[in-house]
Amino acid sequence: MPELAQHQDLVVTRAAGFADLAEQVSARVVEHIDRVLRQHEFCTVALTGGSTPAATYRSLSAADLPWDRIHVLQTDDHIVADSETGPSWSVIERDLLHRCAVPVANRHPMPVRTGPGLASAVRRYDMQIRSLLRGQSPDVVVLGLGEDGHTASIFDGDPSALTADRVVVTTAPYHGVTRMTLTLPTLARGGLRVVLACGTAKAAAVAGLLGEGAPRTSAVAGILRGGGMLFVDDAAMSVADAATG
Ligand SMILES: O=C1O[C@H](COP(=O)(O)O)[C@@H](O)[C@H](O)[C@H]1O
Repeated sequence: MPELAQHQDLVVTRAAGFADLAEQVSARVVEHIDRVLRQHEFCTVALTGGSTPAATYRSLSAADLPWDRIHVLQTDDHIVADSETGPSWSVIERDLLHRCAVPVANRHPMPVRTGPGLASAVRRYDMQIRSLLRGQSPDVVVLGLGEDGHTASIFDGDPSALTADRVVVTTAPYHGVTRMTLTLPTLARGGLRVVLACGTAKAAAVAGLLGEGAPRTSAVAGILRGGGMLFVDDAAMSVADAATG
């Protein structure tokens, strides 16, 4: 059974392991999508890449949802060579889109291919997503947590994603790779905001987020503030547990 706790202004849900956590996250996302679709024509879902959410996406793909009323976009991705697919979009395709019936027109991969057209492609994409969201934020935002505490592609010391003037931007290179990301204000106003952290590699970042260790990036704290949900497994809580005895 998951353990639920209110920590300051975010909700922490804890499970013993990865698979259990994926089921919990998926159930929460489905519940929220159902609620949105009872009131609106369609629901917008922004998904991250990385290894952590893959099981959640597989579980989500088995849900009995009206997929033609769901739009899938990305929280962030890497800029790649001209012929490649962004690694984060590949995860979303492999673990969700190849397993359920989201129409092609409802799939919104970031235009991450490098080249002279990149800047104008990002501006066009920004306008498309802005129009899709009708000036709002995604109904559902699913994020991971980097070992250094970053979320989406919002990194300490890089102000690119802090602007309120854009929905999507490219970032400064991070470990040599330029990223594309939804901006912090866009993510922070999402309907259901979920951050997943599994494994001991994330334990220091989780402790920092929960205020039990050195402060880490404020982006994830800002996104979760006011009722966002942090889903963790026991391993990711090991440093926070040790700090609180
Ligand atoms: O660099 C990134 O990593 C995080 C975490 O990835 P994971 O493989 O450990 O789950 C990811 O959420 C983020 O989008 C990406 O920028």
